[in-house]
Amino acid sequence: SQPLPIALVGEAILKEHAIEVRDFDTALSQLAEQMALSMVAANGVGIAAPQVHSPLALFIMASRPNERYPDAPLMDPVVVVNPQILSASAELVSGEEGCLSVPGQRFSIWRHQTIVVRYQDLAGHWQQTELTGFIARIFQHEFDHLQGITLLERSQ
Ligand SMILES: O=C(CSC(=O)[C@H](Cc1ccccc1)CC(F)(F)F)c1ccccc1
Ligand SMILES: [Zn+2]
Repeated sequence: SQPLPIALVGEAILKEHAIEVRDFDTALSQLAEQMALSMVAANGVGIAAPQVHSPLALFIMASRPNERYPDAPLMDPVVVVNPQILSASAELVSGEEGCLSVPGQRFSIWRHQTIVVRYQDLAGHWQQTELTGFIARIFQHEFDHLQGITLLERSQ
């Protein structure tokens, strides 16, 4: 199957608040699969449903070592549904981010170093975990997308 077209900043879908997922059905799994394929095709480390024109509260994160974050962990893609950030460290850290919806640009963004998060997996089972460093950064970036926030509203 082909990668999905990626919404570019300025498209209305990227400004909307995502809708809570209620049906953990095969359509949801197929969307997640298509998102992962699109993320890999675009060489990204994350992607949120609104970026592929779906209004659902769903994203994928897939940290890997890269030139900006050489010590980032290599992890299998994680599908995150109906995410919540339960707590966030007072400590902030500035780092470089890109966005598939703002191609070719890099922004220096402040993020919480550590966050405690809760989300459902594709089976609807609740997960709760603490994230830190680059993975926490990706989670916060994708979580922003589900609130209709892009890097342009965050860059310092
Ligand atoms: O692969 C990218 C391209 S941008 C990217 O992967 C976004 C995710 C992201 C990159 C860097 C920090 C946080 C999130 C994907 C988006 F826009 F769909 F969310 C990359 C950029 C900077 C550092 C490491 C990797
Ligand atoms: Zn983005």
